[in-house]
Amino acid sequence: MKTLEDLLDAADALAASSQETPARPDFAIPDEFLLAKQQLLEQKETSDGKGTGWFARQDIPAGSLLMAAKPLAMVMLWQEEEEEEENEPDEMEEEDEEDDTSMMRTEKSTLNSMLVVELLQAIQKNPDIWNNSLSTLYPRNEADMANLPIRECANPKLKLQQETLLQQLATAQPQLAATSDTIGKRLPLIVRYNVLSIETCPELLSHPGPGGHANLGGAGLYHWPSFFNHNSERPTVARWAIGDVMCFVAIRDMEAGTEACISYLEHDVLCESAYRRNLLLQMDFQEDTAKANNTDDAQENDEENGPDAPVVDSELQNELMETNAFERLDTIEQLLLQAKGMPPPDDDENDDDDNNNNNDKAMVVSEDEEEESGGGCWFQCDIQNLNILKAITLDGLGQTTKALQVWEECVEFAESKLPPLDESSVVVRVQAALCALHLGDTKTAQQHANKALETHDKLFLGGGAARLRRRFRKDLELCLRKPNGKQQQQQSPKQVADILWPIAPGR
Ligand SMILES: C[S@@+](CC[C@H](N)C(=O)[O-])C[C@H]1O[C@@H](n2cnc3c(N)ncnc32)[C@H](O)[C@@H]1O
Repeated sequence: MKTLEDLLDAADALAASSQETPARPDFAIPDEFLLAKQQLLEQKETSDGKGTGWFARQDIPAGSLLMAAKPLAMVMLWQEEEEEEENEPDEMEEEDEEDDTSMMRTEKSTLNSMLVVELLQAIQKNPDIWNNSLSTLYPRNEADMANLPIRECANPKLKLQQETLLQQLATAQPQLAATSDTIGKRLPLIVRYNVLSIETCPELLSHPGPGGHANLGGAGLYHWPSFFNHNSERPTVARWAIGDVMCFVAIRDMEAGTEACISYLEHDVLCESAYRRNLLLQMDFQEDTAKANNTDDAQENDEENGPDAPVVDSELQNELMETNAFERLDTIEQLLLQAKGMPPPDDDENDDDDNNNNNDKAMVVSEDEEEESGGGCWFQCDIQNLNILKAITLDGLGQTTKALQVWEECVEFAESKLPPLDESSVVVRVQAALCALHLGDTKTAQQHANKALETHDKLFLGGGAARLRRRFRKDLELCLRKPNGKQQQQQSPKQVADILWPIAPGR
């Protein structure tokens, strides 16, 4: 592999190879990334009790590639789903009554337990994986382990597999015989506190539904990236993956000596209160609890009554996208009210509504979400995700002026509430540009297109318009917008792209 584009081609081929269950990606790191200067960070002990972390060796400009890495082990989401189907997770959860005072906990994450199995198999083949990589990760010693409950696998089949592999390890690798007990205790904790989700970057992010690279998703354990600490107030590093290759890029200028931190939480929940972030952050440390307790009473009530996690997930998005566009728009408006903690429209008004719009809404948010959401405000990213669906729907219905307004609201959220250089701002800018162009407002279209390209270039390591067009190929091909009065005939995706993101001759 030479370039990021080669990596995208490999991801496309793998995602298309099997709709549901593609093989685990095992891509080479492109030469382009290896050639990039990657000696920008050094490992040091932090001064604020976070343990070891990565620090800038020199001044680093935003948009620099800091690290490109492959995992020591990866498990795909479809593998986890298969495992859970076979092992009836409901029964497992019933068994899982924990005593808070005990130093033993069950590991509920099937994915984490599967990763432990994968890693034990890898160590069995090559003990250096333990000696040189895994054993260097947190928790490293008795002091680190002292306050962490031992994690015992909740899935009986995986637990047996782990025990068998540990016994075999003692005989297959005699030099590890003395440490196999330690490995048995530490490895589940190493996985728990260092695991990273892996999602291939987001063509069609703004258009949920089948297609895209969702089936390449999973989680993995990486060696050097495991030393990034968490910062939710001001992360300096963002990460993205294509297949199993993960890249870490500076999203702010960093002065020499400053710590390079990622966020362990999705960027779109970082604008929430510390109370809410703590609910999501299931780690051995908490966000600044002083700040978490510093919310006013009204906000606290609202949040306590509200959901513990974002409600608008990909399942709900897909379900909404399957409904008729007019009904969908109506449902989205109702969900937006609910998300903002406002009362739903008067039921009487809808009592004799033959269109069953309310029934559709009930179908979409009835069961789990309704229960989860209580009555308080949802997460701000729920409103963003509903707005994205609203913009797509308005766009598809030919209400392009309104659609542009909503896309621009989405841009405002992405650029004022999320850390800088967020990929979602590129996605919504691209749609705003396409919408404005369709309306004949070339100036606005070009402004959005230029801003999208500027952010894209920094986050995805250059490549200019050609790279943006490659990554957004499917979004551009969708041709959502029908010809309007101002256009004699539909412009092809290439014609549109040539206007907004022209490629210099010879590239
Ligand atoms: C992925 S490791 C990061 C590297 C780790 N500091 C080390 O020494 O290897 C995650 C662990 O680092 C510590 N950590 C990371 N971010 C932290 C933060 N913001 N506050 C306190 N501890 C943090 C926690 O112990 C966490 O489980």
